[in-house]
Amino acid sequence: MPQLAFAADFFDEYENLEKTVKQGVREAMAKFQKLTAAELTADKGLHLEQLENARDPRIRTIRITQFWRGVVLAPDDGSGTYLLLKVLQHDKAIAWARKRVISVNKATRGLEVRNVEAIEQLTPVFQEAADKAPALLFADYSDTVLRDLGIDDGVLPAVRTIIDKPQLEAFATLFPEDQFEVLQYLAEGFTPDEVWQEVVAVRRPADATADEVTEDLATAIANTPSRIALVSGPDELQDILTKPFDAWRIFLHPSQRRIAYRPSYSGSAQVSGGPGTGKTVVALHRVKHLLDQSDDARILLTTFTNALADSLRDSLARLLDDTEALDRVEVTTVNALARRVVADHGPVPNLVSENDYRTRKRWRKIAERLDLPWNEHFLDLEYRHVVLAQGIRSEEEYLSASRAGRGAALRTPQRAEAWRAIAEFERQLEADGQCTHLQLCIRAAELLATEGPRYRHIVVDEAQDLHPAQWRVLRHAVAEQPDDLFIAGDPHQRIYDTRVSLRSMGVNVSGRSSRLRINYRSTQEILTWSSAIMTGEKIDDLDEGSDTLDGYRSRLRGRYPALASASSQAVELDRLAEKIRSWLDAGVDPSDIAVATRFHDLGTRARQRLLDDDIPAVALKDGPDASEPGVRVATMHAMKGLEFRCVALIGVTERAHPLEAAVTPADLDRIQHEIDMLSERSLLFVACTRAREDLYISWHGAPSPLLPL
Ligand SMILES: Nc1ncnc2c1ncn2[C@@H]1O[C@H](COP(=O)(O)OP(=O)(O)OP(=O)(O)O)[C@@H](O)[C@H]1O
Repeated sequence: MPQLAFAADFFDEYENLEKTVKQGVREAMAKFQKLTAAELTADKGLHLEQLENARDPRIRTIRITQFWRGVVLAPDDGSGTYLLLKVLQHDKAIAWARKRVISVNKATRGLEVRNVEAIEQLTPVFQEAADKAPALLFADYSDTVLRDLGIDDGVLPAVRTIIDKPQLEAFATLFPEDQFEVLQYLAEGFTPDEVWQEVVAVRRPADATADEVTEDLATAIANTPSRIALVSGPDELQDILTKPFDAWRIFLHPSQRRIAYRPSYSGSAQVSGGPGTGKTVVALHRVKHLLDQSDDARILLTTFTNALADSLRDSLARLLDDTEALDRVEVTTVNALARRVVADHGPVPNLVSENDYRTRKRWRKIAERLDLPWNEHFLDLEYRHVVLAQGIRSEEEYLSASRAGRGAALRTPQRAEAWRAIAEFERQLEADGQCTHLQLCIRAAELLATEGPRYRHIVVDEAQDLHPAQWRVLRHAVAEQPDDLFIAGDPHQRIYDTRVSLRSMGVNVSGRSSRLRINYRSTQEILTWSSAIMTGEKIDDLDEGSDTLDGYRSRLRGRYPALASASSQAVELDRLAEKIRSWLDAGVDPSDIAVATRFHDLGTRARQRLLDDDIPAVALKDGPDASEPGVRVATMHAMKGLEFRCVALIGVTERAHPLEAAVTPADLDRIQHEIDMLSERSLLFVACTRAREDLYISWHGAPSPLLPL
């Protein structure tokens, strides 16, 4: 019986097909599972036919409905695997199929699709320009080097005409996939050795020899799990075609798969990467892998906010079919875990937030009453970044503590004064039956240190903003051993002012850190524009080095972000309503649109403005579930970790970004000033990179100087 496989490209479009076409696909695919090769060819309804003038003789079309056709690669080598490449309207399907050639990459041994006709047409045109160009993009690499990396003779002449990166981009959908990725890495300045590691080594089967390619179609398909899914039985077919399809469940990029499914790490491991590179996806697959390794290991999957924890829980349930395994995973925030640990030992005080206005007021009053030379901002930072970060409990400890990272030096008498404020702050909270989240974390870490670990593995997402007190909870919740902590985070998205060295928390990831570079979420246009917000900034990683966005890119193409300046806030909100209306008219679901603001009150006004126009809108902080209709309105901080097809950022003014109240004055503490300014940039960067297809940014008055205008 023939085998059936689907190309990832097919799934991109499948979700948007009409019901009848989907039904047609299901029926046609079922035949591939029931009939023999001879019966398939003879089947009248399927119409499996060879195309005239097709560049690849193995390409066939099949009838899906009267107007829709599937494009299938039929095996000609006896390997028996049919590959469904596309489903398109009749004429488009024929045109698409005629131009394509499918081949096996010599280096990666994966199956690749190229638009051979377009490559042949473009090459002579580009050649003319190349003859006059002062330099060519790949001139430094010999044919031998390129061939070793899998560039074949059908692609090489075109490669030799490429002058610059935009011209390379013109070949994005035409070149075979692995070869294009090799060229992108080279264009980014990676050495051939590095490209081999990043692109070839992660795909090439371990037993591939240096000999010529001899793979049959079925083997090449099996070598390409990042782009092709093999379907083993009718249940799997039914599952794939009837459930809402999540490509991330099936098609991992080789670099994602290598990290998530590494059999074991000898200690803690870390994955970093820019927004949308699939860190959360990798974390989820790692949980799946760890569950598969044992029948009883308990796992904690943790992230920053309750909303993100809810979404992780949903995604994990979609990834795992096995509810028993799911029961072994606890998905929660670190603060919620700390609360539970403390609650297991007695009553939990009322929790107050560190950056709450009431907490700031408390600090201000203490500073006034003790007649201290510092404001509430300074005291709050001293408390969080020195006292809580190091778990300091006494004046003696504080007087001798390191204040590295704090800009203004304090002599001993000043420290004694600061301690008076800190002791008073803690005394008042206790008297009021209150405690801050971080204080609770310190208490929980102490309890865990005595009672012992609760989990076999911990997987952490959005790790970049965790405070040392939260890291201590995690460190004590799992014993130090192989595969103890798996950490996903992006230092470019640090939007709170915490800095941490994992090593100093007893978490050592050296030699076990990996980076993801391909963005699966946003278009290249959105990425290029958003990344410019961070250009030139030095970003500390989660340990003691620095982090870069080198090689960070997307495969998706689309529109550049739209920027709009308004004469007043009322006009800005009118324009917002028009913009949202245009997205809705284009068929975007309201819940796939987000409006983000720096402040709650502008968000409230924006929501009201939309409601006035009969546009459904809900505040994200009210926790709407996924099925609740309405445009999501949120603060930029609350956008962390989320994504939407269309995102509007409004009120991006000089006064809101950077926000004076959020930035320590440089003369008070220069280091903290720079950290705060960077957090302000990161906040905009995070908000912009939530957009998948369309990003709209507006302001009235002067725009934010952080915008790359
Ligand atoms: N291999 C994949 N195939 C298809 N889609 C993917 C793949 N990996 C990630 N995605 C999709 O890309 C988007 C971003 O993934 P994810 O949220 O895991 O990225 P992230 O690195 O955690 O992002 P951020 O740091 O911005 O929160 C999601 O829609 C996810 O489903």
